[in-house]
Formats: sequence, structure tokens, C-alpha cells
Amino acid sequence: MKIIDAKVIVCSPGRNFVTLKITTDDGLSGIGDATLNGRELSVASYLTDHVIPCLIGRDAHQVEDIWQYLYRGAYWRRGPVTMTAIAAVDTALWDIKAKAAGMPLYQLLGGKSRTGVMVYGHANGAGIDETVEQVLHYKKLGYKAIRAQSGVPGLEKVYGVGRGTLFYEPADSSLPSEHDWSTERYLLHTPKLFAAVREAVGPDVHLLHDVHHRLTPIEAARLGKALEPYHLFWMEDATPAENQESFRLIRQHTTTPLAVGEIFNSIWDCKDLIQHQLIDYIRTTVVHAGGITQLRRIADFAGMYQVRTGSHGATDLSPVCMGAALHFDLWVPNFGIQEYMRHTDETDAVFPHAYTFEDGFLHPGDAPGHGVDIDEALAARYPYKPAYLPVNRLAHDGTLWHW
Ligand SMILES: O=C(O)C(=O)C[C@H](O)[C@H](O)CO
Ligand SMILES: [Mg+2]
Repeated sequence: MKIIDAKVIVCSPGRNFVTLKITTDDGLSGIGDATLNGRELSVASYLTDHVIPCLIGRDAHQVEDIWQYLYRGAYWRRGPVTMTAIAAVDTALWDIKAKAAGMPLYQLLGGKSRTGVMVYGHANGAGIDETVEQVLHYKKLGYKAIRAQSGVPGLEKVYGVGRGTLFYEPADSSLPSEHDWSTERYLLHTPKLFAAVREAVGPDVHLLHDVHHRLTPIEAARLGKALEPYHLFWMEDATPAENQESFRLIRQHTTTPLAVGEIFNSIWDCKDLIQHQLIDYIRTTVVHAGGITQLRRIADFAGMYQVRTGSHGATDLSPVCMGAALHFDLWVPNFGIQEYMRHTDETDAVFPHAYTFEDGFLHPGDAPGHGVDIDEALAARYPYKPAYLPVNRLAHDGTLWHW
């Protein structure tokens, strides 16, 4: 089964997406997500200029060999652009392999390990009352797990608080917009938020929170401790993770479970965190961590240390990534949870998909492959629009901080 064509489709149905489509000589085609928020065209170029020429004529069934060929063959290893490009190829090839077998992808991975994929939704509000209201709204929609983010008094724009109720889109400007930040205000506010949310929602709903890399390890330890009475499912990205060792300090002070990894692109980024049991959930995704082939390796390694998966699933990960992720989630033995930020109707129309939401769970469906397609004619009606993620500055003196 030879690869005869591969092309990159860039479109912007509400937000930018990059999709790779691979076609074989026996008429099968598969697609992979290649979206890297705010840096989309770098991956498109990496694929078009450097990867696609090397794919033509290869056997589409050799998923592992092609992965190694692209990873080792580039000489320059890892990095978000490279690994997103490799992920797109890998996802498209798994899609083709499953279609050739006439099976949904989860069957090829080892079959179902559960009846559905528990997801968490995003509730956010300008203040505590509005956030509580949103959490209750998500509960009513059937969600078993809800992430809560709220504006902080005295700060104008805070991570996680966007427009609308079901959709959140941080890449909101043609040049990076500027947010302001005060750790002290945030640390005073957030325990009050979770006291109110837990009180309103009761003991059974899982609650999650994303710190978005904004605290130092000792500050994160203080927050984790303060949140213990509200028994969070996880506290995410408590501090930047370039130095994996820094999580040891947080761990020594709090029993609040820790989740990390949405910006990781290889198993090496999480090796120490997993091996030393410094985290509880690993958030690497299909699209940014080298596809199903490497994600499977990360999950198996994590399983040895009782670390479970909790893949990133924000709106900048296309429905193609979501479809592939759900097959992975249905199979992976050490599954924890899947993030689910709904896409807009425009996005869903461009990417028709087999997955469905019911009562807090997503189901990948039983269509052969990963079950997500792209309507190329419709995609062509939404040309690329430059859009950046914001930056963050300390409110008191304008120092550039982590966003
Ligand atoms: O979904 C999350 O947990 C995020 O942190 C979302 C990120 O800000 C977003 O995906 C950046 O592209
Ligand atoms: Mg996050």
C-alpha cells in the first residue's frame, strides 16, 4: 500500500487548523492534525517542504518505521514543530491502517478497556458567583468532571476567562494581546473560589483547575495545600516544567494531585516526572507529542508508576486530534480523563466526525479509522488568519511572566 500523495490543508473555520491528508495507491486516505497554536505555518512548511517529499512511495502500513525515519532521520530531534509534524503523519497512517482493516482504530490498539471516555468541561466566569453558575450549568449538561477558572479581583484579563459559555478561545488577536498578573491576588482568591464551587456542586463532581504555569514551586505548594479541603481531581501546570525536578518541592507539601504535560512533545520531557512519581496525570496529546505511536509509549511507561493519562483537548486541537485521542483513551489501560473543549459549529461542519457526547462521556464511534474527515471544499472557504496567544505581565511592574 504505497503513499502516492500527501498534502497540507490550512483552514480557519472559527480558528486556525492545519491538517495533513495522505492518500495511498489503493484509494485509501487518512488525515492527521498538525495544528500548533500561533505557530501553524511553521508546521505546514515543515511538512510540505521537508516531510512530504520523503513520504511519497513509502509503504503506508509501516507506521513504526516511518515514525523512526522522520524522528531519527531529521538528525535534529524533538521540538514542538517537528513532533507535531511527525504526529500528523502518524495519525494519518493509523487512520489508513484502521480503514484498511475495516476497524475502528481502538480495535487495532487492543480493543476497549472501558465503556466510554470520561471528559471534563470548562466552566469559567468573571468572578466567583458567575463561575459557580457555570459549574452548575456543566453539571446539568451531564459532565462528571468540571474545570473551574475565574477572574481575579483587581486583574483585568486572566487565563481561562473568555467570551461565551461553552467556547473558550485564547488565540484572540492578530498580535499577542497583553494580560496582567498578580500571584498574591490569585493565591488569595482561588481557595475562596473552590470553597464556593465545592459547596454548590456537592461531593461527587470531579473538580479541576489550571494554574497555567504561573506559580513558583513554593507558591504552588501553598495553593495545593489550601485546596486540599475541596479535594480536586487535579491541579494542572502548577509551575513551568522545563526543570522536572522542581515538582519534587510541590509534592513534598501537598496531597492535591498534579497534572502536567500539554506542552510536552516527547517522552523525555516527562521521564523524570513519571519515574519519580512527581505527578499523577500526564497530559501529553496525540498532536503535540508525536502521535499515537509515541503516546502509547509514554502511557505504558507512566502505567508502571501509577501515573494516568489526562490528554489536552483544548479548541486548538482539531476534531482530528480529538477523534484519534478518543480511540486511544478507550483502549489505554491507565486512562484518567480527557479534556473536552467544544468546537464551534463552523469547525464541526468542516470536520465531520463519528464521536458523540453523552452524559459526561465521549464515544469515538465505530467508523473504520479514527472516524474524523475533512470537507475540503468547505475548508477552502475559511482561509488562514494570523492569531496569537496572549502574553502575561506582572501587574506591579510590567515584567514579562508566564502565560
Ligand atoms: O486546555 C488547557 O488546559 C490549556 O491550558 C489550553 C491552552 O492554553 C491552549 O491549548 C494553548 O494553545
Ligand atoms: Mg492547560
